[in-house]
Amino acid sequence: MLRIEGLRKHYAGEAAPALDGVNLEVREGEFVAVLGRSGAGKSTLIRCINRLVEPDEGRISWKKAPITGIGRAELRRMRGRIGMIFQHYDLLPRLDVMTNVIVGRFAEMPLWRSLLFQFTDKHRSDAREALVRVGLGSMAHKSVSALSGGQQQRVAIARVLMQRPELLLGDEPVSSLDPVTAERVMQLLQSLHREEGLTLLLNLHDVGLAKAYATRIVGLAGGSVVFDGPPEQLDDSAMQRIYPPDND
Ligand SMILES: Nc1ncnc2c1ncn2[C@@H]1O[C@H](COP(=O)(O)OP(=O)(O)OP(=O)(O)O)[C@@H](O)[C@H]1O
Repeated sequence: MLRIEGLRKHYAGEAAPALDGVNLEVREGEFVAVLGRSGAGKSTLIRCINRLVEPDEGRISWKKAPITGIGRAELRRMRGRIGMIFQHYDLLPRLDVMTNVIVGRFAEMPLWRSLLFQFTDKHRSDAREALVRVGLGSMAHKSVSALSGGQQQRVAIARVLMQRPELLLGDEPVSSLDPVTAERVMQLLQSLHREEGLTLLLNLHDVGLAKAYATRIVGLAGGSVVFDGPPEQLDDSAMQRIYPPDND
């Protein structure tokens, strides 16, 4: 279980807090979509979970192991268990697909191996398996810069699979993709959820995708949870709370 208690984040110089006391529990095997208007706090929430953003207050734990209040070495170990995918893939464009995927294992490798790109046969065979899993088995030796956006996001997913994460966080993972490609990537994430029991927490802009793929929707507005339930309960009144109109 991912447990978030009393999470607060107030960026310096901002009038209002980005997160204003968020409490959330995500059970293993759930597929949660986080919805909300721009500025609602979705990215801040996702990024606090692996402490890419440092919360001001509150506690976060995964499977009872604390994520907040731990030192660097322990945080590094926790980050190994929690994968993350981003809107802009965050790949190394001048390197080939295979190398980009093996990078997902860097946290477990001795530093000299990663610095020299000295990979073992096991790294290569695991990377090939991850590429087959995401439907890019024939692309291992292509340069990443020669791939489409959807293919690049699938490379990023193969890279995170190399990490063998227990929990996968996504910060708008399909926002840069056209609707058809976005569906394909969501289908891939759904198959990882269904077939491999991966727990997913993604922030999404597209309500249709969230309803079609997630098993649970969390709505944020003004840094607070204003909806939490299955997609079927996302009715007009819930939508109004998640997407309040501008006051001006
Ligand atoms: N690094 C930062 N420094 C200062 N303020 C920030 C920073 N990051 C986010 N904020 C502010 O915190 C609030 C929440 O931002 P956040 O990015 O978490 O929202 P979001 O729901 O993910 O928005 P979007 O959908 O536009 O990405 C916003 O008011 C934003 O301006």
